[in-house]
Amino acid sequence: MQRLVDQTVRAHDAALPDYISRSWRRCETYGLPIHTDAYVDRLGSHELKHRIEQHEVLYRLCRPELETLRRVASGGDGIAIVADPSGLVLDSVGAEEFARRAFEVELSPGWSWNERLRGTNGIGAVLMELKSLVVRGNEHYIETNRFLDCAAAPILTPTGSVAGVLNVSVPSSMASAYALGLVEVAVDQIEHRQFADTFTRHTIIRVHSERELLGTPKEGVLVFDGSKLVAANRHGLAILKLNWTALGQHDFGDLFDVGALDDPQGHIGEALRSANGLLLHSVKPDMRRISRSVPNALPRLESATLTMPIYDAAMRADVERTLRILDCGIPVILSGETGCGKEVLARHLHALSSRATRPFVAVNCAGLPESLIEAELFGYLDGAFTGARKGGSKGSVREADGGVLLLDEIGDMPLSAQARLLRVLQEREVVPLGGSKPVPVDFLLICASNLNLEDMVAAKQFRQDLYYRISQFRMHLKPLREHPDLPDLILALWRQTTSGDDRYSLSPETVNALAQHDWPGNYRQLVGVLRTLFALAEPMVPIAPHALQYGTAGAISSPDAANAAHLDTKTRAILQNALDQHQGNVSRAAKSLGISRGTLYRRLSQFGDK
Ligand SMILES: Nc1ncnc2c1ncn2[C@@H]1O[C@H](COP(=O)(O)OP(=O)(O)OP(=O)(O)O)[C@@H](O)[C@H]1O
Repeated sequence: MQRLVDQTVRAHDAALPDYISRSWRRCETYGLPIHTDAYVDRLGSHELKHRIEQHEVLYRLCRPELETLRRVASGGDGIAIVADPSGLVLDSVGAEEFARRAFEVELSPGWSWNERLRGTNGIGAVLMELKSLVVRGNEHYIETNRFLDCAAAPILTPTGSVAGVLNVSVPSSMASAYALGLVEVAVDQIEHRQFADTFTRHTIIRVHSERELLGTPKEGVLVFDGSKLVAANRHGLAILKLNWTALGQHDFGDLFDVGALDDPQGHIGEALRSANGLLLHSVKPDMRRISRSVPNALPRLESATLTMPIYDAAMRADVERTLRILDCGIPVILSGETGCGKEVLARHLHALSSRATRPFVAVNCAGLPESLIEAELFGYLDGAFTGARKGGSKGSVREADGGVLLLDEIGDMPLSAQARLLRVLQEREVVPLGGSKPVPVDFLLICASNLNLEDMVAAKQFRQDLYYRISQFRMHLKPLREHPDLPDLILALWRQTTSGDDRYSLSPETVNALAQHDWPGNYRQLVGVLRTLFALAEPMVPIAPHALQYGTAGAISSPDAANAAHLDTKTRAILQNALDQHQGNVSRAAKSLGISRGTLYRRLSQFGDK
């Protein structure tokens, strides 16, 4: 066998890429049989599920890309696979006929494609070489795998470790010249999307030497904790001529010429000069603030204040599907009762979309007087109507240009504005009130509604043509009472409320009691109640059901009373009331509430009362 390997390698040597020769030599040392697979066991479904959970982010981020790859890889006759850092296949999608053959060679979830077990193959070789590569038919070490051509690339985390491998396999008779390029583009997308998920509390700077490439997966992404560079994507490092060892080593001031921020045209915050002299375009933080008032300390991103939504697996799959559709430019409509998270989801979709760095503009169509809604949406010229702002207004549609526009409560949009909106969607341009010159616009549209738009169309309260235009894809958000596992969701929301501080906990009885409610105000109401419970919580004392009496009972029965701000006010009123009843005696007030003095002080200072 030894001789056979040597011969085969030698026969190919001239044409063989180095990484294939290296892999064959390694296989030789592993002592793998060349004619047939070594014995490889498949992971049981339970273990596989566990493994997928372990790599949940990778799995989730790869899903949309797998779908796209399946469609494009060799006209659909191929299989796209994602494997974890050990080479275990977590997920695959493929053309049926080919998938059957691929399944026979075990290219499906639960099987490992580690080189030690499978010989030279795309996934295994990527894990050894840590670069994107192609393994063609005969370059596979084991004969049974030689009907495949594989193009694969490593997926790196924002700190440079391997999150997994993306691989496309096609029959080796088919031209696969583009496959590697496609895989690399998909990996760019996946790596780019990781940043939206992971770094909500850091400052992210996005740079590129070409302004047009900002906001695309080709942009350089640099993540700073304070002023320290702590994470990046490969493009970000390449632009600054750094490698992964730079993380944790460099300060913002080492990397950028802070003194050169004031560019003559006044584009402060858009132009950055790297320490190696490159002029870069950048998006996001207010560089003026970094350079002038807080040298070496970067402001936090706005998104730090956003709620990181909590979704179960089924919901996440829906979110991914919706994201794919939206990213293709198709309008999506989010429906669901009040408080079930339509706006939160819209913001999340924006953060995950290819337009994450462009504007997100939300307009509440129910919150505006009918007479103003057109002006608000489509903008107006100076003096367009009495009371118009001097200098005119751009309007929300133009503000959302390049990004995402959310039209909340679209069912409340007056018919005249509906007609105008339809024209904007058809023509992709907007004419401001009082003007005649159309302005081109490009935005992704999300509509949200808790009304039944079909009924409104039937009652002629909503234009049918607009309805068809915006309702090509609908995602329905279930009310909390239909949530399949409310106790789990309550615990997850609790962890979010306490920022994971496990000194504060809900007793199992309290979780049960909360899970019994039907939550007409949905997430908004539940989040509000949890905040109140946290406000009154004692460290190391699990919250008992009787705590639900403190104002939360009212909140539970009345969705209107349940928004967070209202509950904060309510908590404060409870505390104040107790103090008043005990003539300002903190110890007695605390005792009457069943909390310690320290906790009462802490909560009062939280509300700025002490
Ligand atoms: N998936 C989620 N995870 C955690 N919290 C959430 C989630 N969805 C919503 N929330 C909480 O519920 C609140 C209300 O959500 P949101 O404003 O998106 O609801 P909505 O469906 O748009 O309501 P409305 O129809 O009344 O405008 C949010 O501010 C947030 O605190």
